[in-house]
Amino acid sequence: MSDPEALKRDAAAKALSFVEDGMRLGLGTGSTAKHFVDLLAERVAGGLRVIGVPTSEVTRAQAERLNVPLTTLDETPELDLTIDGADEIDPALNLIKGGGGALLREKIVASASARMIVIADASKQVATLGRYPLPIEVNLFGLEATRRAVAKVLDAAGCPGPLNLRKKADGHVFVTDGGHMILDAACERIADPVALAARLHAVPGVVEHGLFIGLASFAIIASPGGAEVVGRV
Ligand SMILES: O=C[C@H](O)[C@H](O)[C@H](O)COP(=O)(O)O
Repeated sequence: MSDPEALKRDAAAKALSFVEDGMRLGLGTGSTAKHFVDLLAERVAGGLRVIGVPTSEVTRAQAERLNVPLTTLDETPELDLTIDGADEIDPALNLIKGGGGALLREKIVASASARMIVIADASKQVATLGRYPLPIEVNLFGLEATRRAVAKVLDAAGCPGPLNLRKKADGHVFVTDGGHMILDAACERIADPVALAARLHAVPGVVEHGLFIGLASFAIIASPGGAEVVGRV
């Protein structure tokens, strides 16, 4: 059995080979992206000049601790490359993201980047998205009305549910960096991610959802045989 952390680090290490001096980077969130920021910091300590926009307060704290220079999308609205993890990756490189609750900032940062590399171990590859619960970020105002509207959209898309308000291990409601809540939708199989993405966006109160359609340029998938590029570099 391979160590999952070693696989994530392999994917992160390969992604580092696509980082060039002077690049403006989007820094992802999660356990795989954390390896990337660790490795990036080593290169920065060795003289690599980059500047990064973190996709969460957790990543910001890590990058600050490791002396990776940071900026914001207000100061630096166009980025060269974002490197981030994913919860699921389908053959078209559509993704489910947001398992760590950072989907809103992750999507804004990825959308501001010329390219996005997804880093993951092979367990994240699926034939069809939906086995991983789809995170849907919602405004606190009108939460129950929004939840019902979202449930109708999911029902029409063939998602059996349940649709759960995300809670932390201590039982308190999970609050995102943006101050919103997350509904996790059990879909099992998302037959048409593009259509579902559009319908979720049309619900007032939905701030963002974890379907990342057409944002990933390519993926680096690590398995015990090594880290391989999937898609066109
Ligand atoms: O909100 C969190 C992010 O979308 C993560 O990138 C995603 O959940 C994957 O995280 P991990 O690398 O820990 O599996």
